[in-house]
Amino acid sequence: MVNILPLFVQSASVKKNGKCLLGPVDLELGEAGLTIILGPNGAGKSTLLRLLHGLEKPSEGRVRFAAPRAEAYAQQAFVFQTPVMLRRTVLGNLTYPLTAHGTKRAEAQKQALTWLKIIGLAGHEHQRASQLSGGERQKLALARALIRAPQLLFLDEPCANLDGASTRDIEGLILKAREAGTRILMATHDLGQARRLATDVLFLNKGKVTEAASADSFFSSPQTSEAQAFLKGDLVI
Ligand SMILES: Nc1ncnc2c1ncn2[C@@H]1O[C@H](COP(=O)(O)OP(=O)(O)OP(=O)(O)O)[C@@H](O)[C@H]1O
Repeated sequence: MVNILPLFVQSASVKKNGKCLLGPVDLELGEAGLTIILGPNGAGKSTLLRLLHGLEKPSEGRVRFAAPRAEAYAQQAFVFQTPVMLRRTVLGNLTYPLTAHGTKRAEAQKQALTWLKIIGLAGHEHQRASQLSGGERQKLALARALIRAPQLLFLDEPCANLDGASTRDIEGLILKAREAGTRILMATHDLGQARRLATDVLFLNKGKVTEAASADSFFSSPQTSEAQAFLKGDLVI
């Protein structure tokens, strides 16, 4: 399997209707770690994740992986704040990414059943995924993203609207994936969660990466007045 990382972002921006939503951004993402993207509402966190995953085209600049495009996108996954369920059973949602990439049905089902146990949904395999609760859907969406062991995983506020127990379960899955070597980029509003999970932080404000630092140095000594205000819970202007 080819390495798709590092990922290089060179002077990339996203513009819509003449308005710059993001950038220009310069970034290099190495092979290991869990980068948390922080910033106030509208700072461009989701736009950055979408740009890196190819859901937005750069208006200027470029996003380049260490592998050809098709290979790079086959080795990554994205989990949205509101999980998108396929109109299938719970089991069908989990087997789909495997069978779509050539895994035999019996093997796909075996792996899917293992994941259902991990996420506490054993026994729900024949239920429609649309009937699951919000927390159960999010766990299923994360398992569906992880089942092919992606090299790179994007998470856009995966615990928004979830209770403490579901958040803890999701964080557990994220940490396991990180330990297994998946490179993770995650946007969150939850500072406690950021402190629990991050190896490093990107702080965005008004579409710009204002700080990029290790988690320790970001949380102990943020360099910009905007990041200092954000961490204190003050309004960032
Ligand atoms: N399709 C679009 N067309 C025009 N403007 C957009 C579009 N999508 C996002 N925006 C704008 O781009 C800016 C960045 O949005 P984005 O969703 O990336 O921010 P965010 O940091 O993820 O915000 P939040 O914390 O509220 O989720 C915002 O001002 C938003 O209104």
